[in-house]
Amino acid sequence: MSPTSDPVIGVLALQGDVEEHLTALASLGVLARPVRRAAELARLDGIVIPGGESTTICRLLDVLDLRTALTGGLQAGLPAFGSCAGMIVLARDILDGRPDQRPLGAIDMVVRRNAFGRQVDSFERSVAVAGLDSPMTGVFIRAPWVEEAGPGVEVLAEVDGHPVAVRQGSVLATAFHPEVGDDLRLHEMFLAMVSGG
Ligand SMILES: NC(=O)CC[C@H](N)C(=O)O
Repeated sequence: MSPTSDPVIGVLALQGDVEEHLTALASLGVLARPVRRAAELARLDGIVIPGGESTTICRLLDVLDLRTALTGGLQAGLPAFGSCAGMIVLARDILDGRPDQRPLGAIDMVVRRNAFGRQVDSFERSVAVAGLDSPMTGVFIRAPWVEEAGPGVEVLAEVDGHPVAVRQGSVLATAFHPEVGDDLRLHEMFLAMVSGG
């Protein structure tokens, strides 16, 4: 992205919280568009992988022939932001995933699906995120946590001792859903990363 051009952010639109991310980005004045085909990955400055169902998203990456182009983009340094299922899709490995579920390996981490347990399927928690000047409310819905993070992974937030927000280079992931509600500071953090921050 040249410093003078406005960033264009794609939202992977296979399943899940696509509209919420498009709305969040639009309300920050960013050009955001849904991505359903490999050709739509071209000329993006960043990609968001929404919350939803990671088994479905992983499967559709193959069905719709998006995996190669997306992996290539990520390896070439395309900034990415995954929330909840998106965090799982960005991981190197998945615990409690479907046996055939293949993530993208954009962050050197192992995530555990549905890690907080069935009794607490959904909850909200005040989360202190490194880089934000005050805690934000994290909405957790059948959320994963990071079970293992490699040396290059920066843990930005934890809940009950488990990492729930991480960054590796220009890839950001949260176990909760910053696209729900009107606190868009993590989207702003991602946009700063897209601009080279
Ligand atoms: N809210 C979510 O994105 C839930 C994630 C879901 N449990 C999965 O495994 O993909």
